[in-house]
Amino acid sequence: MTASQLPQGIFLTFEGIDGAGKSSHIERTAQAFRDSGRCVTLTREPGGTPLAEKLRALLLHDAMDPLTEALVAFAARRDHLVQVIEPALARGDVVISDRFTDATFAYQGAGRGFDWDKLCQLEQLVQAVPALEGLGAQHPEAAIRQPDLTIWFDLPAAVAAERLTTARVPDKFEAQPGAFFAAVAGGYARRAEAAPQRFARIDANTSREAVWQQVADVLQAKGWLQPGVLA
Ligand SMILES: Nc1ncnc2c1ncn2[C@@H]1O[C@H](COP(=O)(O)OP(=O)(O)OP(=O)(O)O)[C@@H](O)[C@H]1O
Ligand SMILES: Cc1cn([C@H]2C[C@H](O)[C@@H](COP(=O)(O)O)O2)c(=O)[nH]c1=O
Repeated sequence: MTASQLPQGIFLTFEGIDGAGKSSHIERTAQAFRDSGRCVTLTREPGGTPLAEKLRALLLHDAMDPLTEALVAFAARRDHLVQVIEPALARGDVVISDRFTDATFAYQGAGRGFDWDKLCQLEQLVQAVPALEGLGAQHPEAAIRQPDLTIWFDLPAAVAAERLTTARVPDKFEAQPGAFFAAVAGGYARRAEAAPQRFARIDANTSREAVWQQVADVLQAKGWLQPGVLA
């Protein structure tokens, strides 16, 4: 297959506070794309490369100040972009990432209170990639790599906390109080408001099947998947 015959890559991210219920829907989305004949790169942040997974362990378990947290998250992201996301998009894969930059704005920005504008600067620096060079002059929004679509699982912090009590031993973030997650949820809402064309809000405070129906509707409305593979 020549480069011009390759399908266009799709970059899809899932976001939400801890316990919002993303996991099973990410797997189901990946399977639906595979069933439609697409190659899928399924990945996560922080993580997705050996180096970024080491940084993930530090971010999730070691105490550090908010700037350090932001830098660690963006360092992991840069490696992930260069090593995994950009090559997969260039191959025409559907890249599905469990979290991306919106999480840094939500957790380090809204949750920890780190300066939003400085996060914007780091985003511009880290997500500039050769494949998009030159596009920014006419379309500033196209100057950096951003997801084509972000599926945001919106769930009240109290409901997420209830779901997580029986789920697992908490990491550094999961151990935070409800007020932290209420702030994080506000951070996601702020990001969604700033980029409504990129975000699809899912009401996650309902049954798994009703949540899946919303996800399926979004993917179908994009024209990426047909009802047959979304059942
Ligand atoms: N719609 C739902 N109703 C009730 N419980 C749910 C629902 N969806 C998921 N759960 C349960 O809530 C818990 C958290 O779900 P899950 O691990 O999928 O969330 P997550 O968004 O992937 O969280 P994290 O980002 O922290 O990994 C799990 O125990 C899961 O079984
Ligand atoms: C990308 C990113 C993530 N986080 C936080 C959010 C979660 O609490 C953990 C990741 O755990 P999950 O089980 O994979 O959801 O890390 C963050 O604080 N900053 C980030 O940029």
